[in-house]
Amino acid sequence: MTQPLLRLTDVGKSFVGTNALADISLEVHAGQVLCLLGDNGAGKSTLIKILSGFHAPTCGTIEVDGQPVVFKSPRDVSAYGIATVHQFGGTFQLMSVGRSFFVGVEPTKGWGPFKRFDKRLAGEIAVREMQSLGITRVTDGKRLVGSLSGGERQALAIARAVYFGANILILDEPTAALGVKEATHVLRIIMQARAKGVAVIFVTHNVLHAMMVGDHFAVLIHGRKADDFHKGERTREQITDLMAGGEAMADLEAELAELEASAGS
Ligand SMILES: Nc1ncnc2c1ncn2[C@@H]1O[C@H](COP(=O)(O)OP(=O)(O)OP(=O)(O)O)[C@@H](O)[C@H]1O
Repeated sequence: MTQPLLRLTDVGKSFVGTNALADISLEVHAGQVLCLLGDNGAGKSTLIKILSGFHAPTCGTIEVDGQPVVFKSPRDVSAYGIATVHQFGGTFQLMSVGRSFFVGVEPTKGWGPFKRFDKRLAGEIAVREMQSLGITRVTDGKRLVGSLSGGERQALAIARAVYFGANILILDEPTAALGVKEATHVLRIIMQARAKGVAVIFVTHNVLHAMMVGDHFAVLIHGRKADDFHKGERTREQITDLMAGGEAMADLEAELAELEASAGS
């Protein structure tokens, strides 16, 4: 097997009074999707914050491309080719697609005092990059971001991250707020990013979405890795049961069956 782009070894994070994460070891390879599954409070956000440079881990090591790294800030993280896209895409509703794509790194034309933002070029690049991820309905870079669908907004944010050099892409619940069609769109984009050789960490609590695109899966429970497996090694029911705490689901099913029986009698 090739060297992973990102490797975590025994990473942990404690806050005063809480052990948010403990003993997390994970590997993410180029051109693969690692799904990080977990229920509320499992530690997903804490792990994302560590990988985005917002939190320093309390223990453990992180390696990028085989080299141990210590992230000092979110800017530091992007220098290592890691980008995080949050649920609502981190885009700006009132900006055009082109402007939003290049915010902070605008392409300019002219020279010296005559230098100005090249709107046309920005729009063209943004549209082209979104199209390369399969978003063909956005053809005008002047369109306002606020007029895009949720899935298209995610596509814009993902296209932007990949264009600016991310080869490790962390997607924080990208399908959570979307309808079925939009979520399918985003899942397709994840596959496109994967095909471009990007290592994707897909953070979700949606088992079905994870199973549709994942190569490798890790389930977090109470800050620990409860299971770690490859595509095809678990059924959807097994994963859902694990995430919910198997016994709790069995108890609930028995309770519902009892309720149904008493309602019928
Ligand atoms: N800054 C903090 N200070 C203290 N405790 C924290 C802090 N951040 C997170 N925690 C605790 O760490 C645990 C894991 O939280 P985290 O937000 O990482 O979970 P999560 O899996 O992202 O949940 P959700 O899906 O609900 O966002 C929780 O018990 C939470 O209360």
